[in-house]
Amino acid sequence: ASVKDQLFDYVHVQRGKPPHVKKVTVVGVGQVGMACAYSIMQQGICRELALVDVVEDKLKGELLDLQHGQRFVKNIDIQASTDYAISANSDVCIVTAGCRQKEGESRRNLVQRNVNIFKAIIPQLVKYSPNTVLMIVSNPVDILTYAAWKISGLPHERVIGSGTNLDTARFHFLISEKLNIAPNNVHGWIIGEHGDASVPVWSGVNIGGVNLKSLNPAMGTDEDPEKWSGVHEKVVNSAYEVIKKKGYTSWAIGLSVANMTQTLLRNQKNVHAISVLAKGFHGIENEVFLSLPSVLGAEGVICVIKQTLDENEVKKLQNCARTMHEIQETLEF
Ligand SMILES: NC(=O)c1ccc[n+]([C@@H]2O[C@H](COP(=O)([O-])OP(=O)(O)OC[C@H]3O[C@@H](n4cnc5c(N)ncnc54)[C@H](O)[C@@H]3O)[C@@H](O)[C@H]2O)c1
Ligand SMILES: O=C1N[C@](c2ccsc2)(c2cccc(Nc3ccc(F)cc3)n2)CC(O)=C1Sc1ccccc1Cl
Repeated sequence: ASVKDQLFDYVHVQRGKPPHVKKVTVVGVGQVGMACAYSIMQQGICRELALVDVVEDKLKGELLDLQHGQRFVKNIDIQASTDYAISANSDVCIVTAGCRQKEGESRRNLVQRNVNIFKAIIPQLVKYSPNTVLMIVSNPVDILTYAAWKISGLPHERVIGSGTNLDTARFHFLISEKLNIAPNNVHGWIIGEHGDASVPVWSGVNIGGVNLKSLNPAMGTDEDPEKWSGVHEKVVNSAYEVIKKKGYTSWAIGLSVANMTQTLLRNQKNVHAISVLAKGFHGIENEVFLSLPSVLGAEGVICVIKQTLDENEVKKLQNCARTMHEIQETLEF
């Protein structure tokens, strides 16, 4: 079989190229939503930007503050409303709305509260933009991406979650610091569940095509004298460190969402670590969303990269799938 056939599992073959004005909607103008909006505006990624939230004053304030900066960026038309009509004909709808975990609240309870919020948001987005790609950022992102897929009725290739895109970006940054090279020259993927239970694929980490595990076969194991597994531990710990020091995270997730949005709007076919329907990959049998390296285009997921994982990585990934399924089984949609 050709390299192309060995490399890709096609999810959806694109037909033609969608030509029209590029429009993005951001739902939730909190710390994350506004970091996404600002990054998208700064990078001239779309011609129209719509903001939606339930808190009118915040929405109006953020709109004015962005509009006042318009003369410094590429031409963009920004609108905001609590009425979803403002989001009509969006190519991408980014959902950062949600409620934060209350003191002592169980993750399951938080999930159900956010699923209830999604029951109000998702149908409105699809009503006004039936051809949109939904990008879910709200946490727990993998479960809420599944919820968005179920509630929206959209084909699964058009419902993605930011997944381990931020985890992978932090992973690249930390390795780049260790090796004193620029982060975008570090290649390697964190897959599976976003957050504490993510799965670093050490066998794939390479710089300039040199596979680091071939230089240090113990990499990622407890026997590794250089303790490379500490890099993944730091990916998780740095999230808690940021929260402890500033109370929320915004800039990195905003930049990572803008980067994915650009790939979608420009049909760039870049590979991103995003939360996709993982059923059928690596022995996963349930309908769960987990992050796998995926090729993105204007109509969502084009294909998933068929990584070769070692048995430990497959076991961790299947554990993520089991956790997702167990939580999903308890939810009311
Ligand atoms: N996936 C990731 O890597 C990642 C990283 C950081 C944060 N997050 C998640 O992003 C989410 C947002 O984080 P934040 O710090 O911006 O929170 P935030 O509380 O600052 O903002 C949430 C916003 O959602 C709005 N909202 C609530 N209910 C709504 C509804 N029904 N319709 C529309 N808007 C509604 C609120 O008014 C608020 O403006 C959280 O779930 C957080 O865990 C995910
Ligand atoms: O950088 C973050 N900040 C958050 C955050 C932002 C505002 S309040 C908390 C964070 C930080 C630390 C833990 C944590 N856990 C969590 C788990 C399930 C949820 F539904 C919500 C939050 N979330 C949200 C989040 O997903 C991230 S990335 C992240 C988190 C944990 C481990 C590794 C990574 Cl790469």
